[in-house]
Amino acid sequence: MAPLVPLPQDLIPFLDRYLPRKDNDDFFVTLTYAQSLDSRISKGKGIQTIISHPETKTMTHYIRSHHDAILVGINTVLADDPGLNCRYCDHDIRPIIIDPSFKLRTIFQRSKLHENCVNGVGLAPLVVIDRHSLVEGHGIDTLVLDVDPKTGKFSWLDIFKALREKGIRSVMVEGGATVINSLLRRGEDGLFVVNSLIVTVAPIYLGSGGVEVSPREGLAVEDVSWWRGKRDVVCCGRLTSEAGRLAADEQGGEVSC
Ligand SMILES: NC(=O)c1ccc[n+]([C@@H]2O[C@H](COP(=O)([O-])OP(=O)(O)OC[C@H]3O[C@@H](n4cnc5c(N)ncnc54)[C@H](O)[C@@H]3O)[C@@H](O)[C@H]2O)c1
Ligand SMILES: Nc1nc(=O)c(N)c(NC[C@H](O)[C@H](O)[C@H](O)COP(=O)(O)O)[nH]1
Repeated sequence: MAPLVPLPQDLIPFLDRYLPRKDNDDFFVTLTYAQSLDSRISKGKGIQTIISHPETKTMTHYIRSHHDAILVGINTVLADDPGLNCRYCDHDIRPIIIDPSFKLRTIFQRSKLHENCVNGVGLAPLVVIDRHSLVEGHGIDTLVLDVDPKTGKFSWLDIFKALREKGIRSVMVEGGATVINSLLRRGEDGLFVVNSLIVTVAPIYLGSGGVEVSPREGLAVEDVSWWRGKRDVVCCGRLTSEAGRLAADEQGGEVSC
C-alpha cells in the first residue's frame, strides 16, 4: 500500500470548489481517475497500474474524505484488490461495487475490502447486484436492482436514486473504464449525472494495449481549472451544459478546455 504524503498547500483550495459542500442535501457525483498521456488507466485488462505520483494518490484520499461513498465496477476490485477506505483522515466512506452477476461473493473473504472491515478501518461494501443473482447466506450487503434486459446494464439514475434512499448524499466514482466511459455520456433525459470531474494526468504512455478512457461521443468540459504538481497535472471541470455542447459543435466537434 503506497504511503500517503503531505499535500501541497495550494492543492486543497484548488480542489474544494469541485467537491460536494458539507451541507449538501442534494445528490453529488464526482468522477475521478488517473490517466496516462494516451488516455489509458491501466496497462491492460485485469492489470493494476500505478499511474499517480504519491502526491496525487494522496489527493484521492483527500477527495474520499469529502464523500459518503466510493463507487467502482467489479473488474476494478478483481484487478486491483482496492481498500476503498479513507486513509487521509478519520472518515467513514462506504464502498459501492457495481457487480450485476455478484462475482464479489467468490473472492470477498480474501479481499482487502474484507480485511479492512475485520480490522475496523473500512466500512462493509454495498454490492449492486441484479435480481437474478440474488442468493442467500453470503453475509455481504446487497442492493438489488434490475438490469436492462437488452443491455445487461443498470441505469445510473436507478443506482443513484437507490443510494440516495439509503441516506448517501455524495459519491466519488473511481472507475474503471467501463464505469467512467458510461458516465461520460448523457442519460436518456439528455443530462449528465456527474457533477464534477477530477482527472490526474501523468507524463507516461501506456500503449495501445492499455485500458482506454474514451466516451462514445465527444464532449466539452467547462469551468475548467488545472493544477500542476511535482510530476502530474490535475484537471478539474464540470460536464458541458447545452451551451458548451453547441460551442464544441461549432469548433467542428473538437473538445476545447
Ligand atoms: N487509473 C485509475 O484511475 C483507475 C481507476 C479504477 C480502475 N482502474 C483500472 O481499470 C481496469 C478495470 O476497468 P474495466 O473497464 O475493465 O472495469 P470496471 O471496473 O469499470 O468494471 C466493469 C464491470 O462492472 C460492471 N458494471 C459497470 N457499470 C455497470 C452498469 N451500469 N450496469 C451493470 N454493470 C456494470 C460490469 O460487470 C462490468 O463488466 C483495471 O485494470 C483497473 O486497474 C484504473
Ligand atoms: N488515482 C489513481 N491513481 C492510480 O495510479 C491508480 N491505479 C488508481 N486506481 C484507482 C482504483 O480504484 C484503485 O483500485 C485504488 O486506487 C486502490 O487504492 P486503495 O487500495 O483503495 O487505496 N487511482
